[in-house]
Amino acid sequence: MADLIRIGIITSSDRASEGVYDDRSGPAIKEYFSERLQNSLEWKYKVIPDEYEMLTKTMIDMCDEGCSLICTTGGTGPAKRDITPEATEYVCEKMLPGFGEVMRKESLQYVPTAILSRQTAGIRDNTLIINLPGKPKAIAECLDAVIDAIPYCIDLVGGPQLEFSSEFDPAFRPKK
Ligand SMILES: Nc1ncnc2c1ncn2[C@@H]1O[C@H](COP(=O)(O)OP(=O)(O)OP(=O)(O)O)[C@@H](O)[C@H]1O
Ligand SMILES: Nc1nc2c(c(=O)[nH]1)N[C@H]1C(S)=C(S)[C@@H](COP(=O)(O)O)O[C@H]1N2
Repeated sequence: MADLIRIGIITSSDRASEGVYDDRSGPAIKEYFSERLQNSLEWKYKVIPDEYEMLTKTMIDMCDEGCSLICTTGGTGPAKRDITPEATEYVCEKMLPGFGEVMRKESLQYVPTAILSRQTAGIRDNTLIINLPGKPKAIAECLDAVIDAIPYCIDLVGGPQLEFSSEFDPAFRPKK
């Protein structure tokens, strides 16, 4: 039977957290993985303002609660309050800069402003943390660029096996 996977979603947005607009990016992350994974999924979801302490605490709590993957959305740009990459670097023991590089490169197909995102990824204990930009449409654009590396990365840090439905099975795992 497929492993249970816990996935954390953190929306970092002053306006979404104040209710100025509804968060559509967090639900887009949930939809993306729900469509593709056959595992039973358990979700942790928080919408918080762009506050460094809240971000680091929320990431650490979700790791401690057993999330194998945490996706953040928002706060990756150059604006004064954008601090998600810094918070990610603070909580991670190892950074995986290739995730940000590839997501930015692929995102240039969609928007000429892709390089404004400082999005990155890293590992804390056996959790993979990935930053995504704030715009709802950026979620699938960015995840499509790195999805093939996610299951093997989680394997390598001792996490559970992600099982993809046959429709979406390009997810790469080297032969043992
Ligand atoms: N989580 C979200 N849900 C829905 N729409 C969003 C979200 N994040 C961003 N957007 C949309 O994208 C636009 C540009 O995003 P921007 O990066 O400026 O927002 P943000 O940094 O999340 O917001 P804030 O400045 O309040 O923290 C927003 O004005 C909004 O229309
Ligand atoms: N795939 C994708 N990447 C994207 C975008 C997008 O619409 N699609 N928006 C860009 C823009 S306009 C900005 S300012 C940065 C940072 O966004 P954030 O601060 O909301 O994280 O992400 C960039 N990366």
